[in-house]
Amino acid sequence: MSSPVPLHSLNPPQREAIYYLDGPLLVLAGAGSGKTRVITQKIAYLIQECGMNPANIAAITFTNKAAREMQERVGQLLQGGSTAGLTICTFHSLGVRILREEAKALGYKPKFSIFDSTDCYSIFADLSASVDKATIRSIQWLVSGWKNAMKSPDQAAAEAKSEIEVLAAKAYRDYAATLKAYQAVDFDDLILLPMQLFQEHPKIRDKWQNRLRYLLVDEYQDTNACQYQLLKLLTGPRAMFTAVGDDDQAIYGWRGADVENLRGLPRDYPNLKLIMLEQNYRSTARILQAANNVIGNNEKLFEKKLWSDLGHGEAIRGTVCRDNEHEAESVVMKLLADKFEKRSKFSDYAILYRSNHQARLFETHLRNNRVPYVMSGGTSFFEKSEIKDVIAYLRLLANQDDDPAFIRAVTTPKRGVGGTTLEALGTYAGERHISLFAAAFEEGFAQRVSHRQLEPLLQFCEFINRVEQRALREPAGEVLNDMLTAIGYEAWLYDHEETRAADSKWGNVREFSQWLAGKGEKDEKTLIDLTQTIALINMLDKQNEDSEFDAVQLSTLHAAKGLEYKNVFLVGVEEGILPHSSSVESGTVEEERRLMYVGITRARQHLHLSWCEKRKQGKEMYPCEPSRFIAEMGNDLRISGGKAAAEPDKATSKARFANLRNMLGSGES
Ligand SMILES: Nc1ncnc2c1ncn2[C@@H]1O[C@H](COP(=O)(O)OP(=O)(O)OP(=O)(O)O)[C@@H](O)[C@H]1O
Ligand SMILES: [Mg+2]
Repeated sequence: MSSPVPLHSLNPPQREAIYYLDGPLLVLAGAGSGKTRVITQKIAYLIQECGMNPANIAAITFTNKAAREMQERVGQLLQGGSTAGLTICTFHSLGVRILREEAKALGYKPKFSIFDSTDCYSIFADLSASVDKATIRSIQWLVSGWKNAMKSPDQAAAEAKSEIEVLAAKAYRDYAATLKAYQAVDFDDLILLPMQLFQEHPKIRDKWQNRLRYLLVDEYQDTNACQYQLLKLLTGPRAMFTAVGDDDQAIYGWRGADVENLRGLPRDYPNLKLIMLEQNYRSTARILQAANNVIGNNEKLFEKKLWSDLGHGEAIRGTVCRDNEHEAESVVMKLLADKFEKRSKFSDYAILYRSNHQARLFETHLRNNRVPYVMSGGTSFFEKSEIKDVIAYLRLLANQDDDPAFIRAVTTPKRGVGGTTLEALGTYAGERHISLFAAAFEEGFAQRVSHRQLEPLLQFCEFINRVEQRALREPAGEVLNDMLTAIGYEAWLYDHEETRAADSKWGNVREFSQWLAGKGEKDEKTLIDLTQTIALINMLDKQNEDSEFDAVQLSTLHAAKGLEYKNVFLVGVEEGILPHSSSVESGTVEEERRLMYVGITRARQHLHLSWCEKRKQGKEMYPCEPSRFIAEMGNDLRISGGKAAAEPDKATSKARFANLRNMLGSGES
């Protein structure tokens, strides 16, 4: 064994995982046991001690944020040593890289567009004109599921049984053709296409296998079937990889992730080495015990132990709130009092919730109390209409075949190109199987419209061509600002919106362009290069990237995966929310329990839960019950507040809440 990397303390199984290079390795361990640390240190070990070229190593993380953090950590470990060429990114970013380089083999341009789910929804809506919105969403969902399960339109059609499946299978084929015509891919394609590429082009596969000679995968439990195939094809017969994961934290089943991939590994790789880690370095014993108690109610895939020697720690607190307004107020007050008392930083606190819509009240109270916060996993900055307007221009600069971007850009702001002209253009382009942009320049189209109609259209296209030429060479920020001035976007906003709304929208556009300018400078990227990067930010960690100032973190439980905070407020711990009502109906409460486990194990020192007696939804107030998971945490919970403390709800099932009542009796009310 070679000498340890000069790294911080590591326990023996962690070390073993880092030094093991004889074949495929799976590290299976509970939350906070240092799985991610193993990956980071193994990268440093491979570069520093084994002399591997960083360009031959790829680490795959679950979010862009995690990738950035890992990149920084590796940089620190190598103390200035070079990491040039090292790949640390998400599966989707890796997919973009592969596709960009190999686009030709798939019949794509390297500057293909990446459509988000709203763009894709519009395609499905066009394809299924007489169908209601809910059905269109179901179709979109089914098609995405087929893609993740690697089913072709033909297979989907052959297997479709219900009416909606038949409808979706039909839409799937046209949808795929439409995307191709736009030179666009959706998020699922970012995995599916590279996978197919490697299956169909052994030479290209060999090239990538030789390039990425060692692979490390974090959060392995949440890979889907297609990602698993891609991984298999990338690592090839040498199977040099380290995957780390925790079956108890599998929380993306609803999106097609499959814990079976954990079970599949030993089957597909008979020489797979398995290492378990048992010491948790994150949380106090109390927090860990509560987490273990909860997850103990799930059926086990693998038997795991997890302990902590960080001391017993502070009591876990629970607050029963009158309603959701009171909950937000009480959490923010408690947070401020605690911060004041302990002189901690805002960034020591996280408020975690099951669903995005829960965030709004907390935002309001944080804002009213001038508490800085950042939000992740929420409605994205990048999904705001004004940002999507600007992004449409960027997409069009990068890929002139992107018809949806063309239509949005040419009509926002309006520039004299009317609906009739666009319709004629669409018809002509459809007949000729070319993009709208290309059609505009064709003689055949010119003959179908008047000069008055053609002129503004050509001016627009030539404008895009001119900006594109600049965008290929000049700094991103300058080109973007000049373009915004040229299209008169600010004035258009103020013409179309009330002043306050326009102020806010223009503020967002400026923030976006400054961020892009900074990113262009830092990464030495042109506006065109940045366009695909922006599409990816849309995915999971939708928050503004450069928000590393001292702020409270607001996050969904899903987006908090892998992260840790000194103090965690887990809010809305109610039946119907966590577990979510849909999962209770569909019998997938185990996944919700894992989500609860993820939530509890984000806390290092202090965990605070809250739930409401009533909750306002729309104009109505509804009664609420505490989540079953609270009772499952065990007796070590100090609960305060609420009428429920004195007289538990009669409707509450006796067995389920017997435990809870005990606690309420002993709690301080
Ligand atoms: N051997 C060790 N000694 C001291 N601290 C450690 C050790 N291993 C890990 N840690 C610390 O414990 C915390 C949890 O580690 P890490 O995030 O790698 O765990 P994880 O298993 O990836 O957790 P999760 O399942 O939540 O992703 C981190 O703060 C990490 O720096
Ligand atoms: Mg981790």
